[in-house]
Amino acid sequence: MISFTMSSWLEVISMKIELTFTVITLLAISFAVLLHKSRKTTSRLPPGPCGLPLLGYLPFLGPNLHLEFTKMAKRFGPIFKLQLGSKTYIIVNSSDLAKVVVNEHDDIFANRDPPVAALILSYGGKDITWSDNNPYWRNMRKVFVHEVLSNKNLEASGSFRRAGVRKTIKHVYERMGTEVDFGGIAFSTSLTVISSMVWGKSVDEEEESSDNLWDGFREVMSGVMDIVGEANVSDFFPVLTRFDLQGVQRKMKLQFEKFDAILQRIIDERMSIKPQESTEQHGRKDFVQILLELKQQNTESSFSLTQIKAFLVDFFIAGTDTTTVMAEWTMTEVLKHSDVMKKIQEELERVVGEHNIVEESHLPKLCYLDAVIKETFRLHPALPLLVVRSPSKSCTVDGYKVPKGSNVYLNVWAIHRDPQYWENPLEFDPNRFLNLDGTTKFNYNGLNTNFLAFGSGRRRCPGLPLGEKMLMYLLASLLHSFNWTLPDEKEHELPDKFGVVLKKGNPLIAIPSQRFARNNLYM
Ligand code: HEM
Repeated sequence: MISFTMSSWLEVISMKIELTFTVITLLAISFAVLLHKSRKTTSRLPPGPCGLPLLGYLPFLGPNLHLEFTKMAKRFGPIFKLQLGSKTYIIVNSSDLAKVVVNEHDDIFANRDPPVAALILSYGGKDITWSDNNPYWRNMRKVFVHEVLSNKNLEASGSFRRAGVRKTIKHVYERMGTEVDFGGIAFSTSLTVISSMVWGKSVDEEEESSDNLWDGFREVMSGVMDIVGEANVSDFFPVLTRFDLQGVQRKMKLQFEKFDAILQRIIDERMSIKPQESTEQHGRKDFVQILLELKQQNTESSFSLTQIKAFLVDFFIAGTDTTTVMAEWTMTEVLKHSDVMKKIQEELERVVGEHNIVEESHLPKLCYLDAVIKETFRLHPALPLLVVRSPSKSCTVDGYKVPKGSNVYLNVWAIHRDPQYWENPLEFDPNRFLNLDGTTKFNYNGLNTNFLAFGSGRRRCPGLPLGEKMLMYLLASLLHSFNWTLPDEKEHELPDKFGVVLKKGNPLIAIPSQRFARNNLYM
């Protein structure tokens, strides 16, 4: 009995030892696997091309970054790394990985790394576009979305958009049969609409009525966009910023001073009017007034004067050029495909009729036009790499380390042309955005990362409701009122020019002609 007990004990002890050994072995293996995995995920940077010491890949990069990056994605895969000067760039080229960045790790990838020129223009990054993901930025965005561009305000400012678009129709009517610069028309309309929404008067009214402060407002606007789009060596080697080797900062400061003087003038004028008078005059509060009221409140969300100006810079810069290029690209595709123009005009006749003018209330029924605009966004996204993001801490994407403070681009150009998500991706086919019942597929909210026209996540474009409305209203009105032809077959070529926004390489010149006999539709 004793011997049985002894042997049982020995057995138990040896089993225990075996078990402990097995557990230790298993733990050691799991630890080794984890260590290997964690090493693999936290220290391995994405693949990418080699470059020169100090300069990295900078000397080999051409000007059309969206095309260069798309070509490199074919070689290095859906995520790759570039060393440009002293900065590390990570380029994300697939919808699946974009989802990881803007859904899974949206909070981490929500900082910015502003170019030097943009910092000058935004009062040192005090605007929405270039602020980091912090309480200051969250407050600005909240005010933008819930106060300035609230549904109520958007509806109430419809009369300004109507006045701006009608003015354009009259302007084009007077130029029928001649060659017109379509982008120029779209830019003037957006600027008129935005300026009247911002402070109750359009730029044209100001130009007609006041001193030379307004002269050149348009030039300042397009000047600053060109400067922000210029490659600046200081952006790749921040230590060189103070030498301003290419004079980019000097040029920007000159334009900025003019811009600032105009904004200060707008604010001074508004402060001299009693708020009630202004509301009575326009039937609603304009944006400057809303911001000034916030300035006077002593709350968490009250605004400083600089903040108001930075806010207005965003409104003008982010709102006009994007709408202009998209109107121009859409019209270019429509002119290239005569069957598409015919279908849009048939829809307009059905929804609007021959004896009416287009109103914003018609827009939700113009599904085919909506599909045409979406297809244009797919092939010619206004911001083909969105706006650069910078992770607030190191993070893992697809098993690779994306270092804290690096510059991350989402290559929307490549995603929108990826055959994995889009059948015959290079073909212009608006029908891909139509359901069988004629309604449109996809929206602009960026939840489906196959289509990122306005970005996605917490940095998504906050001007989306206004941009979408302005673009569709302008195009519907111009296509309802006029037939358009090209003076030159060369216009069918579609080269693009990379910059802050993706412009047409050559401006679209087109000839309008009258569609309806009743002249009062053009007044
Ligand atoms: C067709 C018109 C427009 C297009 C295509 C467009 C597109 C975009 C895109 C792609 C972004 C970057 C999103 C990202 O980084 O994920 C953006 C940001 C922004 N847009 Fe727009 N936009 C348009 C109109 C407007 C308008 C009308 C306004 C203002 C009135 C506006 C204000 C802004 C601002 C302030 C940001 C920066 C947001 C942030 O960083 O938090 N946009 N836009």
